[in-house]
Order: sequence, then structure tokens, then C-alpha cells
Amino acid sequence: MRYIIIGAGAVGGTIGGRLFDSGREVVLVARGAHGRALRERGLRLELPDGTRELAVPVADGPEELTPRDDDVLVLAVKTQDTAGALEVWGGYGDRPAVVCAQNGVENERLALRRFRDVHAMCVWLPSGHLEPGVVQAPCAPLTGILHLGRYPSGADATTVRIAADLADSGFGAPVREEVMAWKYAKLLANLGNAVDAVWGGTGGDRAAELLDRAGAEGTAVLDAAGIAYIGEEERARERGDKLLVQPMKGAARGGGSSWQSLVRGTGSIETDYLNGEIVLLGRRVGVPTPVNEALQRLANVFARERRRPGELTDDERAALLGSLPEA
Ligand SMILES: CC(C)(CO)C(=O)C(=O)O
Repeated sequence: MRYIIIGAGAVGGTIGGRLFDSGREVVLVARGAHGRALRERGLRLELPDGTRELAVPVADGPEELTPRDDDVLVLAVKTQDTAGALEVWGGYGDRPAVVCAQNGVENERLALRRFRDVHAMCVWLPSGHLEPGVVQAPCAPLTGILHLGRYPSGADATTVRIAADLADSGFGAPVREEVMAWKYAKLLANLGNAVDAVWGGTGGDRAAELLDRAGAEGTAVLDAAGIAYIGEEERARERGDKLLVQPMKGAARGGGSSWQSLVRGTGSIETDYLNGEIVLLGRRVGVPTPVNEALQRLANVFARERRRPGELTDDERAALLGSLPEA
């Protein structure tokens, strides 16, 4: 199989780099400073057991590639960029398999409009990309856990082959027939990304309250909407001691993916598809979601104004805390 990684940032770069390092054929799709660094110096993949300098082929877009029957398009751009990526790649070849290696639950729906063979990946892969050409993944003994299934459910020979390649490359890669139940569970965990981003990781008890409340709104909404998700106990058991963050020399202080979007100053953030997904579903089923709404609003202001994590004004902090229910 040839893995074409669309969006070679933290998650895409780690998956692509690991697959390449284990002998698989990989093309990284990246533009701008990151794309230039990858072309000039290769991918620098920093792992707990050492750094790999990987000369992975790089492409700007589909015009540089000749479609093949064994192509797998791995979508690893942030959800707000998926529609744009599909505009570019939507006409690529007859029927490549598409894997959505992204947070949120919207990407698979978008991909299925363009491609018939869509697979969903629930990505547990703490990783960082703050510098062009460099990606860090600090976990061991596994680099990440990537649950994989066909969208909307089931699994086929392609799912199993991709999972086997991933398992051989340092990831846990369970095949899940009900993969979206794993992705909805991950969505609940990702409601904390906005807290991490706007509070800057120094929130203490009040940030913990926001986290708890955002999660409680999330489960209330999914329950009311009748959407299945894997419970916290099973999720934790799955990760267990397989995904331990290791001390890494020279590693930048990390935050989640939304935190990193603010640090990179990209001007956009994924929150509309994380907290915003819960807000949308809550409006559909009549469940109020004030904390997720407040987080969504503020995260978008931070991204638009290119603020750093934690640069909250006193008024904004008060408004955010005001969204919490009375104790
Ligand atoms: C929780 C984590 C780090 C794991 O992949 C993540 O999903 C994110 O930062 O968005």
C-alpha cells in the first residue's frame, strides 16, 4: 500500500514517519515552511528511544502523483480544513481508500461524499509539531493507539491490512467494527482541548471544573441524542500502561492540538468541531450546553486574534466561569 498523508503535522507526521521507518511506502503532503523543511532536510521524528531523520517523499498536491490502486489517503488535517483538502483531493484516482485520522466526528461524513471506501480512525496519539520539519511523539511502549474501522461501521480486508501495517510500525491498532463509538468517546475527551488552549494549562481547580462540566454536558447530549460511545472505564483500560508519556530530551512543553494551533498562530482552531459538535447536537435535542458554548466562543476569539494560550482577560475569565452552574 502507498500511504499518502494529507497534513503531515503532529499526528500525520508521526503516522507517516513511523510507517516509512518500518519500510512502508509513504508520501507526505505538506506546504509552506513545513513542506520546504521536509523537502530540504527530511522529517525529523523525535521519539523516546531516539530521533529518526527520515527522507520521506513529499508532495504539494495530487498533481505530483500518479494514482495507484493501492493508494490510501490518510486525512490528517484539522477538521476545519477537511472540506478544503477534499476539494483538492476529491478527484484523485478511482477509488483510493480514505482514512480519517482526525479528531471530531464530521470528517468521515465529508469524505464519504467524495469517496466510497472511507475508514474512521480514533487517534490517541499525544504528539507535537511546533517547528517546521520536526515532529515529536513522546509515548512508549506504544507511540499511540489508533482504533480503526470502516465508516460508518464494520471492517473489511483493507481495514485489516492498514491496521496490520500500523501495528508493525509501533502503534496499537485495534480493528473496531463500531469505530464511531470510539470516536464519540474521544470527542468527549477532546472537549478539554479548548480549556487547555484558553487557560494555558495553569488553570488549577477552576479549569478542572470547566473540564468536568464540559464533559457532563457532552455525555448528557450524546445520551439524549441516543449516540453510542465507549465508557470512560473501557477507554482508560485500553490505554492503560501502553501509552505512557516519557521524558524526552529537548522536548518543547506540550499541550493538546488546540493549544498547539494557538502557539503556532495559525489563525484557526478545531473547537467548532469539538465543543461545537456538542453545542450543535445539544441544540438539536434540546439539551443546554452553556460551558461548551462559552469555550467555543472564546477559543475562536483566541484563534482569530492570534493570542497565545492563557492570554485571558479578567472579564473573559469571569464570563467563562459564569457559564458554570451555581454550586
Ligand atoms: C488527547 C490527544 C493529545 C491525543 O491524541 C488529542 O487528541 C489532541 O491533542 O487533540
